[in-house]
Amino acid sequence: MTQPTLLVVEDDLGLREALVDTLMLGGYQCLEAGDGQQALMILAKQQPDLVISDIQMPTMDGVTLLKSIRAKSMQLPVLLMTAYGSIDAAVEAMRCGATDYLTKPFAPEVLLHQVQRYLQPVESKTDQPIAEDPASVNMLQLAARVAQSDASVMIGGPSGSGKEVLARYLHQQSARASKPFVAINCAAIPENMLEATLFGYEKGAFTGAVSASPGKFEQAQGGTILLDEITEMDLGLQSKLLRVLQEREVERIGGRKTIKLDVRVLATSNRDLKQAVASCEFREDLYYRLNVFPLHWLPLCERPGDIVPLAEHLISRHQPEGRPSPQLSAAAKAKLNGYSWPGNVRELENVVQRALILYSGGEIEASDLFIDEMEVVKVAVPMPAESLSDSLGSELQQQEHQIIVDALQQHRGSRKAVAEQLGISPRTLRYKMAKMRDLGIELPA
Ligand SMILES: Nc1ncnc2c1ncn2[C@@H]1O[C@H](COP(=O)(O)OP(=O)(O)OP(=O)(O)O)[C@@H](O)[C@H]1O
Repeated sequence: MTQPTLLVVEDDLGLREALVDTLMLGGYQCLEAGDGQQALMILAKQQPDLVISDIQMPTMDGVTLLKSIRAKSMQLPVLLMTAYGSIDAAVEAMRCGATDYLTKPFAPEVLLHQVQRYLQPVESKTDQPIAEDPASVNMLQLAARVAQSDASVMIGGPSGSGKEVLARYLHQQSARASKPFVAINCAAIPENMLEATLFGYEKGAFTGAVSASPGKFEQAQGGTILLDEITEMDLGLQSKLLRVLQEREVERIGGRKTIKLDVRVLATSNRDLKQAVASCEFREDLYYRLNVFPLHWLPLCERPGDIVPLAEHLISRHQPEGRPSPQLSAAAKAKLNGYSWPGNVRELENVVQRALILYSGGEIEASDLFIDEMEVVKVAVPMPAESLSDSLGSELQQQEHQIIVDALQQHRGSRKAVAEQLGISPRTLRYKMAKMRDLGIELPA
């Protein structure tokens, strides 16, 4: 099977090389361009599976490139990289038809995670969720049976526990496996663009809608849509979503035609949904419609039988092709089993990736597993060593992380009080906290 190919468009050579190295280690092939014009020349001859482009570049910027791509193809996924704090640029990018965006600076794991949403690397295409603990085995057996039906499934579990992996598994095990699987992260899309992204829009429906665009529901026709972090959707949009699910048809914004839908709906949330319903943040009727079949991952520490098998699986996934996968020494296994994994499987994956860089000889030793050290740096809020962006941006981000951690400690974890103190919406706070967890930063409960 050939590896998926990405076109990386970035004028900063150092950053471009770092992006390409990360993506190649992640199992992708890369083409490279220094600006939009070079990218269009490459696109005239070759057909990558995804484009990832900076916005600010000389000669031709990322938004102009995006518009040229969209004029020819609605299907090619385009991820744009926006400067830290530049919400306007992110909104503009989504309006012009970007599939998603990444805010700089970001850590390599965040880049790979984002790309994987739209393009599975070859080695994980046939990935089955690893489940060896009795609790996980039972849950996966149930999932395999639920996959055969068309029921909506609500997947719960803490951040990084494997909800998206389970959603892909449900799709792969279903009769829809050969049709599209479209994932959308409701927390990552700016609030005012989520409706247009989900339902699509006609040309001229709002300022900036330069051409018509199908929504994610239409793109998932015949297949499955995953509404990730569904509880982050505002109440107004929740009622529109409910109507689409009930009537099984969608109308693009500014359009008059209804489009019949044949799409299976999966949703995830790492919040307690019943509590979200009780506090009127989530519509009860939508809850029942989506929760036809609930499936739930336990936190990793409550399914200890999964820890070592997952570590072994992640070792072989991340070991560069052609090199034999190292074994875990007995002491290394004991160290993995003795840790509480607040960041769940994603944290384990970070530890494994670091160990693969550090180990020498045929085995991964306990000393190659940077678990305790990570715990120590978590308190001081680290600047990610792998940060791909300039140091000023990283410094600002680090300060923001520290302010959030301090405020959470001061308010004993009350999200509401922290959001009020910092003058941001609870939704924005949750999004920032999720990003911090992705970077391995432990947050006060
Ligand atoms: N059971 C599993 N088998 C194999 N890989 C797994 C499993 N669970 C998680 N992973 C890996 O761990 C990482 C995190 O998983 P995933 O993105 O599915 O978590 P999530 O619960 O959706 O996270 P979030 O709440 O932050 O969106 C991914 O790289 C995924 O491939």
